[in-house]
Amino acid sequence: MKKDRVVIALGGNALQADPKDTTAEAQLITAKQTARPLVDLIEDGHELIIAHGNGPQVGQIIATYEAAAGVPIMPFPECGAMSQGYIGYHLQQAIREEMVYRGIAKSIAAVVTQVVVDKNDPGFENPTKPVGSFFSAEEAARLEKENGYVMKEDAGRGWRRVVASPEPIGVVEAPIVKTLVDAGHVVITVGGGGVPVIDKGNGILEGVPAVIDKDFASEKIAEILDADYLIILTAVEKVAINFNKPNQKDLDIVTIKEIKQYMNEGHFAPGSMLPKVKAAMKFVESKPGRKALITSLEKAKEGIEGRTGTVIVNR
Ligand SMILES: Nc1ncnc2c1ncn2[C@@H]1O[C@H](COP(=O)(O)OP(=O)(O)O)[C@@H](O)[C@H]1O
Ligand SMILES: NC(=O)OP(=O)(O)O
Repeated sequence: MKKDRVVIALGGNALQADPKDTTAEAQLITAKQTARPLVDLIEDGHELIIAHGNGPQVGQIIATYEAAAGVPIMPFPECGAMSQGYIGYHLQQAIREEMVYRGIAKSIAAVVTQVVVDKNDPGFENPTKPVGSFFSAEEAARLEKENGYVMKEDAGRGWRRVVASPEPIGVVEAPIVKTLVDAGHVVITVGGGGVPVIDKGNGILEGVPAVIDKDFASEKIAEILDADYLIILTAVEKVAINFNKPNQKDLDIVTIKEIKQYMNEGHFAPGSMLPKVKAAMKFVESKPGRKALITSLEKAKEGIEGRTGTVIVNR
């Protein structure tokens, strides 16, 4: 069996399986369940690079600082770095534990990763990335008025704060990640899409207030590392057209041409499914032979075995 280099992107919402239970304990349980299909891949000899989202978590960190009296506000990039540490720690612990159970002698580490963005990216002018909890329309209106937030409805699940989400251009720590992967270690990187930084022109980096989409950052690191397979794990088993409507149709295997048409018809919600579809398409189109799969955390094993999920093929 061919041993693939696989980049797995875990959804920030999917890691908080129950939106009403945003505790660390609940997330660690989900991380431990998620670890099993990931370690199956490691056991089968594949090289694994794990990326993850941070939408709910970074929103939670920011909200905590905003609510705390007498504590200075923590800037956005620092909150992003905190979310990388928090989620990376859970994944390190969960995956290591599963490897210990199975007698796999591999090391795993989360690399605090900075991702370069363009300071003139139009994303800074038009916030699209949902972060934090879900609110009712009335609560959203109050938060817009009192906190100056921009709030948007998120894929039929409620209202969320949205922030700037520029496109990733480069991954600063990519050479270190490559060295670790080449040496046989399991690496967690571009957490929360990476901490967004701009290059001030002389190689000096500066954090900027934004949240990069982890699907785009995962695609970027997958290309840099010359991965074979991009797997995006989220809360739904399959990508659908007419999502949440009586005529919803789940997609199994779709060609680039078909999915482009569905995308142009507006079937994929911006800020949720659209970036996943775009990232999968970009990766598959970037080099012949590359594969992409979108499925749920729970169905990861079946999806990887080709028994479920939405597979995007370059035909
Ligand atoms: N066309 C679609 N097909 C399937 N799910 C969709 C579609 N459009 C929007 N969604 C929503 O997108 C969600 C995944 O996006 P999101 O929650 O942002 O992902 P993540 O798990 O990366 O945090 C799904 O759980 C679903 O509610
Ligand atoms: N940063 C990011 O894309 O997070 P989610 O996966 O939570 O949307």
